[in-house]
Amino acid sequence: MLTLNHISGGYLRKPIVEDIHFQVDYGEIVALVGLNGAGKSTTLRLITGTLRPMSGDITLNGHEWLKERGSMAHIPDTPQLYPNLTIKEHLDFIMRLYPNSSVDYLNKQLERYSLLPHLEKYPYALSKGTQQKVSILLALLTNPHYLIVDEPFMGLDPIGLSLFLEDLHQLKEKGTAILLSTHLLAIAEDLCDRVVIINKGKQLKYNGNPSIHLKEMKAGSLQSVFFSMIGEK
Ligand SMILES: Nc1ncnc2c1ncn2[C@@H]1O[C@H](COP(=O)(O)OP(=O)(O)OP(=O)(O)O)[C@@H](O)[C@H]1O
Repeated sequence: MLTLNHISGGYLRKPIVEDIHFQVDYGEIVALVGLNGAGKSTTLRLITGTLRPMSGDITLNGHEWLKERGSMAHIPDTPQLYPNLTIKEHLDFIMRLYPNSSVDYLNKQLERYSLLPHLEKYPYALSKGTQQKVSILLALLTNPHYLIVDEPFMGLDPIGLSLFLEDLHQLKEKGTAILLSTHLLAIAEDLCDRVVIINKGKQLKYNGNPSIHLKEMKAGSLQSVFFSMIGEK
C-alpha cells in the first residue's frame, strides 16, 4: 500500500500542504478533492517525487519510497511528452523500459483509444485530449502497482472518459493502488472507495477519520458533504 506519513511540503521553503496522512490500499481507488489552490497537485508531486517532503515520509508497501519507485506510474494534469519523439517512439521507449508489457495489450489499447492514426505524429500535432490519451496509455503499459493521476478527466471526450474509467476499474480489479485528484465529485462518488479532502493545505477529518469511506457515508451526496466540510453552502 501507499502510505503518506504526516508529510508537509511546498515551494521555496514555504510549506503549502501540512501533516497529510492517509493510505491507499492495493485494489483501492482514493480521490483527493479540494478547491483550486488547496494543495492537491502539490501533494501528488510529493508522492511522485517531483517535490521532496519538508517533513514526514512516504512508503510503498512498507518500504522506503525510493526502493519501490519503479512500480509507480503517474499521469500528470498536463501531458508531458517528449517534443522530439513521435507517438510510436514514445511507445517503443516504454516497451523497451518495461519488457513485461504486452504487445497484444498495446495494440488493443491503440485501437480502443483511436490512437492508430497518430502513431507517426509528434506531440505538438495532437489535440490536448489525444495527448492525454497517449499519456494514459504510457502509464498503463508499465503495469503499475501504484497509479497517481492528476485531474485525469478534464481533456477527455465522452468516449475517452468512459474508456479510461473502464481501465481504472480493471486496474483496481488487478490490485493496483490508485490515487487521483479531481473536481468531478459525481465521478469520484461513483468510482472511488474513499475520498480525502484537502482545504487550504490541511487534510480535513470526517467523523474523526482521515478519509470518507463512500459506502459508509450516511448524509447526502459527496457534494453536500464536501461543501459542509469546507464550510461553504
Ligand atoms: N511551482 C510552484 N511554485 C510556487 N507555488 C506554487 C507552485 N505550484 C503551486 N504553487 C502554490 O501552491 C498552492 C497549491 O497549489 P496546487 O497546485 O497544489 O493546488 P491544487 O489543489 O492542485 O489546485 P487546482 O485545483 O487549481 O489544480 C497554490 O497557492 C499555488 O499558487
